[in-house]
Amino acid sequence: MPSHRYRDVFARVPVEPLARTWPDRRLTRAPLWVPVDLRDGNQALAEPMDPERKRRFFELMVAIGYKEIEVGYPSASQTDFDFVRLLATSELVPDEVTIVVFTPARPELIARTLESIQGIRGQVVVHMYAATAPVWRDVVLRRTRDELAELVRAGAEQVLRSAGESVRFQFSPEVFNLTEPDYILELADQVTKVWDARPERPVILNLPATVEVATPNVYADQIEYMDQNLPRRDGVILSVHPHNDRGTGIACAELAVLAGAQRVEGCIFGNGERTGNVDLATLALNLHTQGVDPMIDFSDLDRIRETVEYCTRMPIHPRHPYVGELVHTAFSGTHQDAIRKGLAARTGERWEVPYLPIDPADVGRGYEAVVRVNSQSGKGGIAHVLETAYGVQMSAAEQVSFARHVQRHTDATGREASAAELKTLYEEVYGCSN
Ligand SMILES: CC(=O)SCCNC(=O)CCNC(=O)[C@H](O)C(C)(C)COP(=O)(O)OP(=O)(O)OC[C@H]1O[C@@H](n2cnc3c(N)ncnc32)[C@H](O)[C@@H]1OP(=O)(O)O
Ligand SMILES: CC(C)C(=O)C(=O)O
Repeated sequence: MPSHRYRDVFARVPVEPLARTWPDRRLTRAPLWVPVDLRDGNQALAEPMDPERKRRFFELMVAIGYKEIEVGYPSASQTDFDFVRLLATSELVPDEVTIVVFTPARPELIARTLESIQGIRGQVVVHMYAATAPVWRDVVLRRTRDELAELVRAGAEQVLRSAGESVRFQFSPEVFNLTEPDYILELADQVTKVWDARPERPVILNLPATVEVATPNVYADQIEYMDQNLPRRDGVILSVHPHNDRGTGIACAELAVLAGAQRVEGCIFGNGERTGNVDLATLALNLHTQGVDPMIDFSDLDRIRETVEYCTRMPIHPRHPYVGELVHTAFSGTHQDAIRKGLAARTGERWEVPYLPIDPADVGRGYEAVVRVNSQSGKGGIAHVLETAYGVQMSAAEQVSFARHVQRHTDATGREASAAELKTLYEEVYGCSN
C-alpha cells in the first residue's frame, strides 16, 4: 500500500497545546440536535428528494421532536426553493420549531436564499458557509486568507442587511478540522461582531469535520480549544457537524460534546456524502442507554426507518446500530443461553440482559427475534424458541438430546431453522408436542 502518499493530521494542521478537560467529563444531557437530512443528506442522494418526500421527512422530524431542522439549500434547485417557500407560507412549521436554510457566501445565492424565506412567520436560521482550510483556499476558492475573510465579512453583512428580527445567524468554516485555529478565531471574531452575538440572540458557530481525517481525540481537542478561546463565547452556540470518513463520526460527536459543543448536526441514520454524516439516531440512543433522555422519540424505530428508507431510497444495513433488522438477534449458542437466562432473571425496571444493550421494546420491537436458530446455536436457544413460540417445555435432558437433532438438521440444510421448522422436527423426534 502506498501509505507514504499520506500525511498524518499533525502534519496538515496546527493542533494547539491545550490543558484539556474533556476526558474527565461525562455526558449528562442531550445537546441541541439539528437534522440536516433535507440538505446535507439530500445532496448525497443519486435522486434528490421530491417535494412529497421532503415533506414526509420534515413531518417525521417534527413528530419525533426535533426543534431545529435544516430544510434545504434554496439556491441549489427549484425544488429546494419551493419547499422552503411552502414552509414559509404554510402552517407546516409548528411555533416551537426553527428551520435552517443553507447558503454559500456568494452574493447572488445569499439573495436567492433570503428571497426563499420572505414573509416567514416563525424563527429561521440563515446558515452561511465558506471553506477555510488551506487546500480549499488555494485550490478551490483561489483566495488568500485576507481575501476569504473579506468574502465572509461581506456575506455576513449582506445577510444582516436583509434579515428581519425573526432571523438568527449561523456560520460554518467548512473543513474546520483542517483549518489553522488562529484563522478560525479571526473569522469567528468577525462574524460574531457583524452579527452582534449576545446571549439573547446567539450566533451559531458550526465547526465541521467536513472530511474526517483524525482520531476523535484530536477533534475533541480542536473543539475544546475553540470553547476556551472563542471571542464572545457567551453569545455563541458552539455546534459540530462530524462526517464519518474514518468510521468514527459517532465518537467525534460524543467527544466534541464532552469538549464543549452544545449543538450537533447530522442525519437520522447517517446518510450523507461519502460514508455519511454522523448518525443522530445512534447518538440519541447511545445517550438513552446511559440513562440520559435524548429528548427525541425513537420509540417507534421501525416506522422512522420505513420513512427514511422511502425518502432516501436507500436500505438500512441489517447491522446498523439500534435500527438494523438483526441488531437485537443472537444466533450463537452461548449468547442465546445468556439472553434467555437474563430475560428470565429480570426484576423491576432496570435493564441488564447480557448481550442486549437496549430493551428492544424501548424502540418498539418485540422479543420474538432476540433468539434465532442455525448451526451456531445451542440447546438454550432452541428451547427458548420452542418455549416462546409454542409453549413447549423441555426437560434438561430433552434439551440436550433435541439440540443434537437440530444440529444435524441445520448442518445439513446450512440454513436458519424457523420456529415452525423446529416444532415439526420436535414432533418428528418425540412423536407429539408436549
Ligand atoms: C460541505 C458541504 O456540504 S457544502 C454544500 C455542498 N452542496 C452543494 O453543492 C449542493 C448544491 N449546490 C449547487 O446546486 C450548486 O453547486 C450551486 C447552485 C450552489 C452553485 O452552482 P454553480 O454556480 O454552477 O457553481 P459550482 O457548483 O461549480 O461551484 C463552484 C463555485 O462556487 C464557489 N464556492 C464554493 N463554495 C463557496 C462558498 N462557500 N462561498 C462562496 N463561493 C463558493 C467556488 O469557488 C466556485 O467558484 P468559481 O467558479 O468562481 O471557481
Ligand atoms: C458546511 C457544512 C456545515 C457541511 O456540510 C460540512 O462541512 O460538511
